[in-house]
Amino acid sequence: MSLSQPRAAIVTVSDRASRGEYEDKGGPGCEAWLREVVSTPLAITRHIIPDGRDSVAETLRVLVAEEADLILVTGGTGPAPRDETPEGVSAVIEKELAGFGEEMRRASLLEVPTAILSRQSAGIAGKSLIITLPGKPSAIATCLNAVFAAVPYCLDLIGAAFLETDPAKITAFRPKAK
Ligand SMILES: Nc1ncnc2c1ncn2[C@@H]1O[C@H](COP(=O)(O)OP(=O)(O)OP(=O)(O)O)[C@@H](O)[C@H]1O
Ligand SMILES: Nc1nc2c(c(=O)[nH]1)N[C@H]1C(S)=C(S)[C@@H](COP(=O)(O)O)O[C@H]1N2
Repeated sequence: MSLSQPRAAIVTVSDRASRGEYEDKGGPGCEAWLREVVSTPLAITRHIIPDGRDSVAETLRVLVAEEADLILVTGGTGPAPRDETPEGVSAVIEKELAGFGEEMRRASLLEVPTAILSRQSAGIAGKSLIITLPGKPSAIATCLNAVFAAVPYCLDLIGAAFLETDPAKITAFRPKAK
């Protein structure tokens, strides 16, 4: 377990938000969600980058080298030509955690049939857990609510920071007491 302050990085992947053509609502949405649910003091950095495999992979490599414990990536998970977030993530992770994507899509399909179009997933790179989310700001809470109970224990298992959550929002599940 890392003893330094837990660190999260939020990466918005959007051609238009990165060019300033619209205000990024996904990054602030992720940050607000984490601040509401995670009770351990968390240092959070935010990044806005254009779509593309290389853009995503290069950003993630830097964040993983800096040992960000949790990396949330929003946008670019769909089927359109510029949607290459999963390809960028695949270039960086050592292990995929496919259950994250399955559960986030299951929860999202209760809201919109087009949730099936998202290739969101999660994976491990070094001591970082990377979770990808759709770009629609409204999808963030749906997806994080669906999977976050397993995130603190996943961070324990990879030697990242110890995180606690506000049980009024989400109860972190740890099968073994630490
Ligand atoms: N970071 C964001 N902030 C605000 N709204 C967003 C964001 N990302 C996506 N959206 C909204 O959700 C819609 C669908 O997202 P999607 O990721 O498919 O966008 P896109 O058409 O690929 O464009 P771009 O990559 O330029 O954001 C967008 O058209 C926009 O209205
Ligand atoms: N919860 C939720 N999931 C969702 C959506 C949504 O509006 N809400 N939009 C879907 C759509 S329309 C697309 S194309 C995919 C991929 O979005 P992205 O390319 O912005 O990542 O996410 C899907 N998942």
